[in-house]
Amino acid sequence: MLHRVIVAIGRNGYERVAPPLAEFEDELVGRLKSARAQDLLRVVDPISQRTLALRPDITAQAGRIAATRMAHRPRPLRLAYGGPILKLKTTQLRPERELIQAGAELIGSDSVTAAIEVLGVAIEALETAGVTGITVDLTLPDLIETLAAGPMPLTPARLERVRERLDAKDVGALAALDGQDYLPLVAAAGPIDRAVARLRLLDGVAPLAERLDAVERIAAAFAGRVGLTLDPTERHGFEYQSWIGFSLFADGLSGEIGRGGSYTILHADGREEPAMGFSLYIDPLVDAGLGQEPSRRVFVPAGSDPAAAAALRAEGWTTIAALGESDDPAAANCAFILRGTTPEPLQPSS
Ligand SMILES: N[C@@H](Cc1c[nH]c[nH+]1)C(=O)O
Repeated sequence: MLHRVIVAIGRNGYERVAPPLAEFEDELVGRLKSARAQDLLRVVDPISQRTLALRPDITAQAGRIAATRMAHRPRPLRLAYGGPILKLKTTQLRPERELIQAGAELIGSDSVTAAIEVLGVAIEALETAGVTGITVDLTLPDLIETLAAGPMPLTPARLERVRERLDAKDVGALAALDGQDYLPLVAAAGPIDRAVARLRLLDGVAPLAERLDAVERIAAAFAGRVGLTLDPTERHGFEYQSWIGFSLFADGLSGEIGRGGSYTILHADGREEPAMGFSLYIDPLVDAGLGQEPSRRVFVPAGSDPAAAAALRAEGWTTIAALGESDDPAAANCAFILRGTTPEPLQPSS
């Protein structure tokens, strides 16, 4: 499944990188603007005495590679990745601490066109994996900060409290906090056309109007192919994403199956570089039994011609050789048996 997803991403021109599972902590954190210090699984490396951390996310590692080893490469730079990550805290829906993440990062742009490319690749990779009934929930992760610094002013202390109440979708407390201006943003959340129409009623809020134009372009690119919603204040899980964020869901799969958005990579010389990307969470897809291909396992009885088995492997079969007369094809989970040079279907024993 991971392989299939990575191949689908790669076909869109994303080059695979394979950063290590553990990195020195100082190299793993601080790469992405606005990323908060995370709870990381850490160990002390007995050789260097430096702290190693296990990655909770591969995006920051892709950012490091883009800013160091690939700093000289022309932009846009397209990177793909896949592998395990380790979370310190789990959720009820996903109690496992080790998860498999696969994704893509488009480095050098965070434009609307970049957002459409990245979302398109994510959707295509999910479709290739057999996922149907996909829904994309769009969000505007830095909208509140942007409005608070401009047309809907809030002091830093009040901003903090308004943020908390917005995260809790606590409408009563928001009103009590003098955060009434922000109430329509909460109320607008829902199917994309309706949400945009409601938000358009907030006149004269320039940064909002600009983002709604962008949201409409993104929605138009995927209308009819996936379900689309907008929740302009949703921020859960969007730590470092900037103007746009998205979560991916699908029929029959529990919880979020992917997430992404725009963000900023910090270079060592202080330069900032825009980027856009997504990560898919592979475990729910595997749990749902998606992407299973018809079995091409063939049992090779003792004494068969090794060249016949080799020819089948060259055609994409998996061969399981009997070590002796007593080996059982069913125990080897084979649906076929080699007779002469051809695989013949085995009747499942009833
Ligand atoms: N890595 C992020 C999603 C993302 C990829 N690129 C940008 N954002 C996550 O898993 O939450």
